[in-house]
Amino acid sequence: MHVLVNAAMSADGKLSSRRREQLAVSGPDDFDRVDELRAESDAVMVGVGTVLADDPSLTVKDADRRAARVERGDSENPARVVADSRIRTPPDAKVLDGSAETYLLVSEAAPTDFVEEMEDAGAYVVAAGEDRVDVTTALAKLEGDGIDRLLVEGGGELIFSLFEAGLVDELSVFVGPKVIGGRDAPTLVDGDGFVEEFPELELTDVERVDGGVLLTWDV
Ligand SMILES: NC(=O)C1=CN([C@@H]2O[C@H](COP(=O)(O)OP(=O)(O)OC[C@H]3O[C@@H](n4cnc5c(N)ncnc54)[C@H](O)[C@@H]3O)[C@@H](O)[C@H]2O)C=CC1
Ligand SMILES: Nc1nc(O)c(N)c(N[C@@H]2O[C@H](COP(=O)(O)O)[C@@H](O)[C@H]2O)n1
Repeated sequence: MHVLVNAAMSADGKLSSRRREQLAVSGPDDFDRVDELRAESDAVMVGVGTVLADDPSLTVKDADRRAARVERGDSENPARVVADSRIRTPPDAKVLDGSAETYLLVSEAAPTDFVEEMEDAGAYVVAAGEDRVDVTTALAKLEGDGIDRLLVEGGGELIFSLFEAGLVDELSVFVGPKVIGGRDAPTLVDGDGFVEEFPELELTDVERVDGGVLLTWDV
């Protein structure tokens, strides 16, 4: 499986403000680039923190791109994947609206009645890990279902776990022309952070986009 992490951060490295509300860091060209990335992916993944903050749909917005997917034998939209250890995804979340397959990655600690509720809402529930989603096992299960190209959009907690598990192959970051600030605002990579064995990146591309810069790295 190829795992690409893509996100947009302010010039000072924040994904959003301390209010953790959805905030457009990208401009139209970057959002269009992300739409193309989604169209090229088998699945798009976020953490439940992002579902609760943004209520994203994670679908391909451009009709021609959806049509091109169908023409090559894929579903209109990539599958959606939410890491949600104890199931905090609301049943009326857009990721459960039926416009794409949705995987909910949960832990063994997820309450059984919530699991049933999510399955009734049409989600495939995949359990991996005791208290928290074990991303290595969960992604291996997704790969077994034919998901070879995974796009991860955030947020910072999930991105840290994927780096910690050594699962990230590529990182693309749009650095937007904004300063957000705030010690409690989410950054690109949060979690506990690294104190040694920092993941090493190799810069593969730099491009000016929307008054900011798009950086692409191999891990
Ligand atoms: N600017 C951008 O490109 C993006 C911004 N965001 C912003 O990021 C913020 C949300 O980010 P976070 O709070 O970091 O939440 P997150 O989206 O990373 O979700 C973290 C949650 O996922 C669950 N989880 C289950 N298994 C996990 C595992 N193994 N590792 C990590 N988490 C696991 C936990 O409940 C955890 O609290 C929001 O403010 C949202 O607007 C989110 C995505 C992209
Ligand atoms: N690339 C990018 N730039 C930003 O400025 C953003 N705020 C995000 N957020 C991500 O996009 C999701 C919204 O998706 P839908 O439009 O609802 O399909 C959001 O949840 C973040 O993952 N991304």
